[in-house]
Amino acid sequence: MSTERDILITEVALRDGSHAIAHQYTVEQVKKVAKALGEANVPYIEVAHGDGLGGSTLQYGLSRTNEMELIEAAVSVCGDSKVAVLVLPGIGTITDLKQAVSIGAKMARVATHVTEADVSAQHLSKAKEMGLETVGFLMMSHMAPVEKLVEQAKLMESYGADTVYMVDSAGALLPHQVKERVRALRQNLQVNVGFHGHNNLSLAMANTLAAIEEGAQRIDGSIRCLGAGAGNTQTEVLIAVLENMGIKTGIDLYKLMDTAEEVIAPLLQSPQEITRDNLVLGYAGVYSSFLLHAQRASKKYGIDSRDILIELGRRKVVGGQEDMIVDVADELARQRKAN
Ligand SMILES: CC[C@H](O)CC(=O)C(=O)O
Ligand SMILES: [Mn+2]
Repeated sequence: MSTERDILITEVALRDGSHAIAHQYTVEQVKKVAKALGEANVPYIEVAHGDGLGGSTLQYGLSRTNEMELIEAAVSVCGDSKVAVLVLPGIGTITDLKQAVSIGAKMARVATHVTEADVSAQHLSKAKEMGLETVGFLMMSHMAPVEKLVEQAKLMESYGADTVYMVDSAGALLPHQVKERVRALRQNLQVNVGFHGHNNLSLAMANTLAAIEEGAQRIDGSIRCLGAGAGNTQTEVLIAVLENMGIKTGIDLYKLMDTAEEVIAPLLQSPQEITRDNLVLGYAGVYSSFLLHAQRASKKYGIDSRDILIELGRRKVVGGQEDMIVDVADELARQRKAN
């Protein structure tokens, strides 16, 4: 099959999907998935704790297996595919990044809240110095007006990002909003533009196509929707849609479909679908990775998880404020008692 690629796909199930399985990946699972993705000719495979390098903490959730072992395992079997790592300044350090590079990571994706690109300067410039491909990853993009997004993307470009991603972390954006944002990024940046969506409002595919129509060259997907919340744009479905549109990804569709069915589906405790809580993530504009934390707090405090998520959305809580989830549940429980 043709290895020409009009769009470069990054498969994120081994990083974003880690949120959905409470960071319980084993070396054997990662090897199986990465080998199959390599055989399907997926160009980039992201591997790390769900919250990026160094994310294994009480705040974000402890990993079952050290992520460096998972990265090494993926590199050892993924053939020509490149392993990418995500790193959030303030959680993952340059030392973590160096270690990931020493075991074979080839791309660094440096993620910040959409208004905080300035904290990515060191990580991006160091990654560039280390010879990595670099991505600036602007999370929770629905929370900033277009002009702010462009300003922050330009900062990441100036720090050395080869690509800047517009990230719909909450799965809250509508197709016309994605179009507006990607168009503005394409008009104002010299570097590539990428899009990472979540499917909480069933719009990940429509949003991805809107991004591509406006010129996004890099797209994230999660196979069988194995990502936080309702997952991301479903990779194997996206490849089929793009083939029908005449857009080449260089990925073997049959092999990817088989991987989804035979390797990924057995990993899931329940299918990745739009449950009521996932829907509320998109509806209220809440970080998809908050889902399991809110569900745990719901059990502990006896508060409907939807009420917790709606309140988090109202307070505009962002990544790194996971401790607020328990605070909100506790407050709602006290209010209920008092009434
Ligand atoms: C905590 C990092 C986050 O999961 C990154 C990401 O995939 C997103 O913001 O959607
Ligand atoms: Mn994500």
